[in-house]
Amino acid sequence: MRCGLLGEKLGHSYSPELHAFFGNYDYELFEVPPDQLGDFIRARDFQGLNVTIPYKTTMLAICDDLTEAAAAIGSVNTVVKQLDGSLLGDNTDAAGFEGMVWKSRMRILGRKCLVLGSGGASLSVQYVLRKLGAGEIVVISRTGEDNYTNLDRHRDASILVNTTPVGMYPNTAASPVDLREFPQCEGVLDLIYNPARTALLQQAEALGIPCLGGLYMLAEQARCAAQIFTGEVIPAIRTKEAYHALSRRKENRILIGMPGCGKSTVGQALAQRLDRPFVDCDQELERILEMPVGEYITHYGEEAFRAQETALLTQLGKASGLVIATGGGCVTRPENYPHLHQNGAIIFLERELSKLPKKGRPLSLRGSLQDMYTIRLPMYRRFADITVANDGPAETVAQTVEEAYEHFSD
Ligand SMILES: Nc1ncnc2c1ncn2[C@@H]1O[C@H](COP(=O)(O)OP(=O)(O)O)[C@@H](O)[C@H]1O
Ligand SMILES: O=C(O)C1=C[C@@H](OP(=O)(O)O)[C@@H](O)[C@H](O)C1
Ligand SMILES: [Mg+2]
Repeated sequence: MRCGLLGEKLGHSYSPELHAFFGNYDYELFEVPPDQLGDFIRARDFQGLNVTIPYKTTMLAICDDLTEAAAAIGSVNTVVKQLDGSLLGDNTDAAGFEGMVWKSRMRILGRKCLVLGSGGASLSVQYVLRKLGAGEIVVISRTGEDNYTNLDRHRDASILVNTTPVGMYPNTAASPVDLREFPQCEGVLDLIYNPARTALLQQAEALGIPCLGGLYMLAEQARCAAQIFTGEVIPAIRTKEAYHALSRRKENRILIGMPGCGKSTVGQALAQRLDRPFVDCDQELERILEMPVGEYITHYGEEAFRAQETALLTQLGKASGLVIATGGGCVTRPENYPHLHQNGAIIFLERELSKLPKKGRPLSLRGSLQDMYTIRLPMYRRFADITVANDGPAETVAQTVEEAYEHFSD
């Protein structure tokens, strides 16, 4: 059986991995420009399709038949070729979003909900919010009556749902709104799944507002589509399993800690254990700067080095599935945190100060390590999700890191 994802640009898609988890069929990426969509559909060289930007409403008109849900929502994200070759358009985004709401445990009943964006995904979200009894649903779009210049009309919103691509990889610094404008906000749902924690979600976290990213919705809509493709029941627990497996696979493991505490050594062992790429920030910087980092700091000063380090972390933090050993001082710049946190679990590696080598580390040689530790400890703790002692063989410590991560990841 030949299935796949139809869209205009698909580079970032996690769908092939998800469908491999749910079913035993080929799942390809069909990147089709608008002027070739007609030919692609006429050729009918597929059994099942998922549909993404910008074709969710286009397919509504193209399909020969529509399910009740697809017709009511006005958006098609799943298509099956029927026995006579005709196309049946369905919608599993709504089921996906509903699953995401249950997972988030947010209460929709009677709440004023702000939906950012007015595309195909927004239609599915609105449908579900109506179904769950939202008090009021306001759609914010760039050109509509309610737009980003008059958001102050909706300061009383309780739930915010982002259906726009603002904040999506690779432009991860962007956020569609400033949550401080919504003092009554009690929940933020972002349909974006790459990065796992968008700038919007990170602001929600910082303000103590419950929030959830789009990976769970992606997994649930994929399970529902896989049921339609295969005609078999796939239990809902499989969504949870796929979500956990994929978020663990994608999440970077990022080591922080005092200079010489073993980040590079344990990081390498961890990467080997997880069979994933390892990136050592200091080594990357040495490649970029064309000299040892110690030499760079001695020549150009710590500030210049920190700027180079932040520039690297801005890029590196966007990646997925890596083990990253940072330089010991990256925590001294608070702006490095969102870069590391967006896609990563941050592990603070602790090692007895007397065991830390100082050679080639000008900042360690400058004063006492105890003084540095006193200043930095609160910074390491602020960044850290997990703390692990580096007090055994590197392979054993790497195992302990991964065990701690198992408890930490949800
Ligand atoms: N668990 C460990 N067992 C033995 N030696 C270690 C261990 N962790 C680190 N080391 C040693 O400590 C030194 C500093 O480690 P390194 O990984 O370079 O630290 P960092 O990257 O944090 O600066 C290296 O010589 C390394 O071999
Ligand atoms: O702690 C620090 O300020 C530094 C630590 C070093 O990395 P390691 O932690 O790998 O030694 C390196 O980035 C640079 O010398 C600055
Ligand atoms: Mg190192």
